[in-house]
Formats: sequence, structure tokens, C-alpha cells
Amino acid sequence: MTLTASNLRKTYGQTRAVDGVSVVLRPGIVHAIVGENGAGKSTTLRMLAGAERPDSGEMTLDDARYAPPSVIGAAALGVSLVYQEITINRSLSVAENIFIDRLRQFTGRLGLIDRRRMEGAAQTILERIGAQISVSAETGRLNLGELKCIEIARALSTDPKILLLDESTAYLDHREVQAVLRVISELKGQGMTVAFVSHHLDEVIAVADELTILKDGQFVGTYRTAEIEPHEIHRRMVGRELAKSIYPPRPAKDPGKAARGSVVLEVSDVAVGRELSNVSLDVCGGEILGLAGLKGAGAEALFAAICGDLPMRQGSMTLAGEPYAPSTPTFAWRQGVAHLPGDRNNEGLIAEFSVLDNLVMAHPPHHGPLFDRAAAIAIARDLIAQVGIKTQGVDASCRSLSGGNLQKVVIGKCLAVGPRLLLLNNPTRGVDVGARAEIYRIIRQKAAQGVAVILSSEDMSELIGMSDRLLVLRQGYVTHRIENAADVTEHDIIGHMA
Ligand SMILES: Nc1ncnc2c1ncn2[C@@H]1O[C@H](COP(=O)(O)OP(=O)(O)OP(=O)(O)O)[C@@H](O)[C@H]1O
Repeated sequence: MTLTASNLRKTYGQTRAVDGVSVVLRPGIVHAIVGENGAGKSTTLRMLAGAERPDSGEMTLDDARYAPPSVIGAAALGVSLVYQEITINRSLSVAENIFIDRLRQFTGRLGLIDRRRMEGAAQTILERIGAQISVSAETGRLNLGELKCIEIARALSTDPKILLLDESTAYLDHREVQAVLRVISELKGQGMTVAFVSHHLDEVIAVADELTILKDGQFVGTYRTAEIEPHEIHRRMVGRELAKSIYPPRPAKDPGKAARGSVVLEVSDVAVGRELSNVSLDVCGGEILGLAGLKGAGAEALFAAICGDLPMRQGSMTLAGEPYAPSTPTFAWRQGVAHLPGDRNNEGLIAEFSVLDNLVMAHPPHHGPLFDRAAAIAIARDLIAQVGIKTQGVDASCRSLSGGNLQKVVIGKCLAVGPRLLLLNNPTRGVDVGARAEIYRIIRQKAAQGVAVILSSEDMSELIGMSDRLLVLRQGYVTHRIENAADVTEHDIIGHMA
């Protein structure tokens, strides 16, 4: 099926989210849509999938007028969307979520759902995308990557002719990304029409035949991937040439100084639930310690213990040499331990609140007992400029921000507390390449100012580019320690992860 969109426009209040975008999605062709945060990519996909109505513009599906009234209406015509944000109902099982709109197809004569048949069908789709998830699992216990796999499975379950994926790989670990890219190539081989949004150009180059670049809501152009150089894609997306490496240089070693600063956090023989066992590590001021591992390998449990979200089952910690056993996240924040969680929507911020409220929430400035709004505005403006948040203003609701800009708000919130320890879980998830370089610069700068940083990431090149030392976690244990991350390759790390 061919989906053609011409001159689409969509405005939200003062914001022209999409302004004159045209795109043609053809069978057997994988089409990437790329652009900076807030460029209009999600809005474009949402219009193609019936989740938003364009203010103007035309769409056709195989030459027939196409104006889907809803996502369900679009799915009935063969167009299926995987949203950027997680939409799983956590009170339902994996299989129920996959078939949420079509449970009736598994209902027998007595009105009972044939669970075995439904779970078998769910299992087949999950295996197809390489996801190792039990179909009867409670979704409340699953991690973000697993939830994303369920959403992709749900989109595939309607047997679509056109599949639209909005940053679906952002939540996946290395193994899952490879599996999803394989599925995309496979679907292409079967003649399916696929469009996807990604901030990772290596993924675009690996699977996309064509790409459309958007900038500030406007159409820049459509190109054949084989005929455009990566630096040219960047230049047209960002409007300037990007530096060769987006990672700032590691600080030069001063031979007169000790190899490492003083220890900020020491973790000794710590165990957390079933997810983490006998882990010992330390991180010094000025240092970035990277944590590599597949989903559920233990990094999230370790962060949860350090930020007071989960109790330790065993072991002890010290912070700046003092015994440290945080009982709540608030206690940890007050000790200068800032945590950027993997799930920005449920743990990182309150979407209904303004950008300002979210930025200063962890450490509100006050004047005596009263909230100091003037100081809060000054802090928020400074952070908006520092991290490059695209917003209508400090009082705009976070609901009006694009995904990457929401991520930048959570980063700003961490910086606002003046941390001595920064726990970063996939800090640049959904952030465009230009802004990523800026965030890396800020992280390096904080380290240079003496902050200790622990970076957990599913992006291997980010881990290698940013870390000074690296630990590899597997099934809750540290399986490998790399003293000099500058000397390591992705291949070396992956070998210790699986
Ligand atoms: N519901 C909304 N209300 C107000 N503004 C919105 C809404 N949805 C999107 N916008 C604005 O429209 C613009 C485009 O947003 P969109 O989500 O399409 O960008 P994007 O290219 O997908 O960005 P990202 O890479 O960060 O996900 C942004 O400026 C965003 O703030």
C-alpha cells in the first residue's frame, strides 16, 4: 500500500508543529523521518495514523482519499502506529495488552476468553521480534524495553500493511534493537510499507531506503539513504556542520596529580531484591563510571538502592566517606544525589505541571518559608538556555513539549540541585544528535567541577564515548571491569553482557 501525504499542517495554539510536510510511503520501502527535537516528526506520524487530524493538507491511501477518524479507523485500513511514549495498561497481562482492541477474536461461545490461544498468538509475535517475555507476565513488573516490545507486537498483531514506528528503538537494549531492525528488514522483504523515526543515524543508515528531513515543522527534503552522506543529513537537520565526534575529549591526565579524585560513593557487597547481587564499586569526584548490560542486568536496581527507591538486602554504602543508607528518594536528593530515571514520564516529571515547576521541583528555592518564584524563574530560564529546551516559556505545560524536550527538562531538574553524585539512566534517550552533543558537554563539565557521575546506557557508543571506567553487569553481577574505557570496543563489551 502507498500512503501519500501532501502539504500537511498542524498548529497547537501558537506552535506550528507541522507546516507544509509532504511524504510518500511506498510498499517494500523503509522510510525514515529525521529531525531535531520538536521538528514535527511525531506530529506527522500521528496524522498519518489517525491520532491527530491535520488542519490542512491531503492524504491518500493507494490513490483513495484517506482521512482516518481515529487510530482504530486507520488500523482497520491497514495503518498501524507504535507511539513514542509507552501506552501499556499495566493492570493487564502481556497477551491482553497485545490484543487489547481485539480480545473478542479469542472469545468462545460462552463469552470466555480462550487464554491459551491468545497467549500462543502473542508468543508467536514476540518471538518474531526477538523479545524474551513471558506472555502471562504481569506488565506492572516489566521494564521499559519489554513494554516497548509489547507495543511493537501489538502493532504487528493487526497484520498491518503500513507500520509507523515512532522512536521505538529508544527503549530497547542492544540485542532488542538488532532484533527490531531485523524485523523491519523482514517486513520490507514481505512488501510492507514501513516508516520510522529515530535519532540514531546508524539505525537509519542500516535499514532505511529513503529518508525525509524535517526542520522546525517544515519539510527539508526526501533523499535516498545511499545517496546522502551522514554529515550532510546532520547539516540539513541542524542547520550547521556537526563536529566529527559528539563526545567531548576526556580530560588530559595531570602526571603530578593522583590518578583519581576522592571517592564520592562507595558501594560494598550490595544486593537488591533478586535483581542485584554482591556488587561492589566506587566512583570519584570528576569521574564518569559507565554501566553496561542488557535489560534487567542490575543497573536499575543499583540506581534504585542509591537513590533510596529500593532497600538493600545486603551490603553497605558510603557517601563522601559517611555511612549512607537512603530511606527515601527525597533523602537522597537532599544529600546531593540526583537521579535521572529511565522512565521520564512516570518517574522523571509531572506532565501536568509547568516546565518551571518540574525544573525546580527537587530543590525549590525559597525566601524564608515561602516559595521564591522570582528565583525559580531565573533558575528555570538559565536551565532552559543551558540544556536547550524548546518551550513556549517557563509556564508552558510539559504536556505541550516534544519527547526529546521532556528529556531535557528531567536533565535540567537534576542539574538544578547542584548534585555531587549524578545517576544517569539513558540520559539522551530521544534527544537529537545536536542536543546530545550539548548534553555530553554539560555532563563532562559537571565532572570537571568535581561531580561523580554514574552513567547507565543502552547506547554503546555513548557509554564508550563518555565513560572513564566501565563495569559490565550480567544477571545482577559485575562480570567485567574496564579500567580505561577509551581503549574498548563495542564488541569487547557485548561479549561480557550476554
Ligand atoms: N499537544 C501539543 N500541544 C502543544 N504543542 C505541541 C503538542 N504536541 C506537539 N507540540 C509541539 O509541536 C512541535 C512538534 O512536536 P513533535 O512532538 O511533533 O516533535 P518531534 O520532532 O517528534 O520531537 P522529538 O524528537 O523531541 O520527539 C513541538 O514544538 C511541540 O512542543
